[in-house]
Amino acid sequence: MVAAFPVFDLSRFEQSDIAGRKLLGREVDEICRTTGFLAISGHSVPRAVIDAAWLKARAFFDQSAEVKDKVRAPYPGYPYGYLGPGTEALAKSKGADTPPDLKESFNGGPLSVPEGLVDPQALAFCYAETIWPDSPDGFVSAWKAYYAAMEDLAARIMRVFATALDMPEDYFQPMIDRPISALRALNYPETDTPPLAGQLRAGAHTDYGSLTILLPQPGSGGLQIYTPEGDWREVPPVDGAFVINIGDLMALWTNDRWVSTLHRVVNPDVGSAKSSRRQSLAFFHQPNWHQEIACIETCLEPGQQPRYQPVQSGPYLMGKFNATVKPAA
Ligand SMILES: O=C(O)CCC(=O)C(=O)O
Ligand SMILES: [Fe+2]
Repeated sequence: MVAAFPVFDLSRFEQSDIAGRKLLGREVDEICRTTGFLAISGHSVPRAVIDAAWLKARAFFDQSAEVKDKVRAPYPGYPYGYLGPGTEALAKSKGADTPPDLKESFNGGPLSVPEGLVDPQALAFCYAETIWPDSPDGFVSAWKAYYAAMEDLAARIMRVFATALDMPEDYFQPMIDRPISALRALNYPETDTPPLAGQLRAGAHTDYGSLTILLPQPGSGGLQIYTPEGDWREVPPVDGAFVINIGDLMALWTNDRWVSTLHRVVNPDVGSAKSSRRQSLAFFHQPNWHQEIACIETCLEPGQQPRYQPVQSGPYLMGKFNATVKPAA
């Protein structure tokens, strides 16, 4: 029996008293123990902010390859700007050697560099400049407004997660007050030729960070998660809600009490009458560059040892990202 896709009302949590929050936290704990995918409603992100980012991203992708190439990431491993078709295979982050994903993306990083930050690796990677396009008009302001809204929403969801883990609600706050999150607009173009063997729109992978806030195209299919029962299940877009999933750092924090679930985006049927283009916006929330991620005490049973060595948020992310990009020819 497959449970319906869970929807969590964030406003209800935020308006509850402590006892109510604990109860709701338990629901989230249960979901994160099984699939780690849920929809968030009651998020209060203005419709206008969402629509503007969505439409500007769409208009960006609708431009010619020549125009988009002007903001192409300058070398493999540069995290921001336009990544054209053929540049990334997400399954490589899991060690699978597949052809590149059938997608293109535009990527942007933190909106500012924290004062006093001098770590050269951090400056060269996650604080590298986002290469902004000149067109369409209004792209940059719509992007930044959406990014800021996601940063705020992610911090609110981390409060829910802390509660679900029996920690003080603001437990994560000092670890995510200079987050190095990335926003990615994705476009999976319409296809009329069969894919290569093993080629998907997004190969099977887990996300790397603390949590991902995904906005899939309304009414679209293709996003699938690998269930504890061992089969692939569609994640339906939920009207007015974001899809949230936890990433690898949350699994590490919780000593695998919570699962960073394998997911992928599959190809539509070639030649189906329906337009098969698919768009999405994915916000990858990532703790502060220098933050050490180590097992949280409430996630260890008496006598149990942490399964993983602690990692540092920024270098960990950089290693994962570099594994997925096509090396220079
Ligand atoms: O486009 C989607 O719906 C999901 C993409 C995804 O999982 C990712 O880019 O990490
Ligand atoms: Fe993902």
